[in-house]
Amino acid sequence: MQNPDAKKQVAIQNLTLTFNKGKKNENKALDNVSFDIYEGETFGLVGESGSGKTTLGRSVLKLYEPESGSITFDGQDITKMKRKELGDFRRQAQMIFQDPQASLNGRLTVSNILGEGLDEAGYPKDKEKRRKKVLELLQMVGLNEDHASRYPHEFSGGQKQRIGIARALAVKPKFIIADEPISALDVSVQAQVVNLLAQLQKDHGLTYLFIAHDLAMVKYLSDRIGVLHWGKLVELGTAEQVYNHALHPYTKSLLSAVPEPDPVKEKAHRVETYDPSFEKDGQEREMVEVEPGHFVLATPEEVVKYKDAQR
Ligand SMILES: Nc1ncnc2c1ncn2[C@@H]1O[C@H](COP(=O)(O)OP(=O)(O)OP(=O)(O)O)[C@@H](O)[C@H]1O
Repeated sequence: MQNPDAKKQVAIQNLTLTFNKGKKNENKALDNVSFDIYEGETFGLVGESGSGKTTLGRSVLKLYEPESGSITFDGQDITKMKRKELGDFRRQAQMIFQDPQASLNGRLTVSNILGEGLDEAGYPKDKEKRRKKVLELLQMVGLNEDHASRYPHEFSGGQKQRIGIARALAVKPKFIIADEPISALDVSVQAQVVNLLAQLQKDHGLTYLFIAHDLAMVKYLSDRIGVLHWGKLVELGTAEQVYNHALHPYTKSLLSAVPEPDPVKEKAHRVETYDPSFEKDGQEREMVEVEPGHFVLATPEEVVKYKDAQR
């Protein structure tokens, strides 16, 4: 759980990013998004497909340049980092992907995949030391020495994801962005990977930005949750506040959406249940703290309504 004295590790302020700016297919993927992530916490970021979650994750890793706004990591503005600082930052911040098959180099053995991470971390070349370190990494993710000489295609989906996690850990990061790390896995395996991530966080004091399209997926791991809708952060609070006392109509629609394996049907269901009129009245909305730590994107009138509803 989040330590009340924890310091801010990532601070995102007024982040805006538009793809294809000035062109016909201009797309504001992130619109004035602000939130902080504290050291040692898990921040769950949820929203439907296309809401901007991956764009935000990639921006935090400086894989995209924001149009405006700032992102700091341990107090340093990542947009202003020079080559050396950027190298250090890239080691401290790692990503785990949705599709472990695609993110692992299929031509390398597990040992060599982890070796790449050790190279990035500047780990000594000594063969015996490396063998031991690879074994340690495998054990950290519930695998063993027998797995070291095998290739990614020889593993199940859950095991591949464990290798992806070990690859990220090889670099000794402080902060991990997990972009839908369990969405592609069988339901029976999802809980195992979530438990592994929780254990690793406990053992190594990691900070997570955990991205998912479904609130249920982030519920168990997250200290706080942010909800993205069409590039805007519409609600932010503790997992308890967002899950049990959702205020914004979009969050409520996410909570009521019936899990549906077919993404087209899933989308149709959500469009039906969510009334987007709040965005069509042309009124300005801003993030307002309705109760301590619980923010919602709202007009002053809506804030009064939300406060009344809580009484
Ligand atoms: N490189 C890109 N060029 C142009 N548009 C992009 C690019 N990447 C994403 N987009 C658009 O930006 C919006 C946000 O996409 P993003 O991938 O961040 O959403 P997401 O919430 O992660 O969705 P998903 O769950 O499907 O990954 C979408 O409308 C998407 O089509």
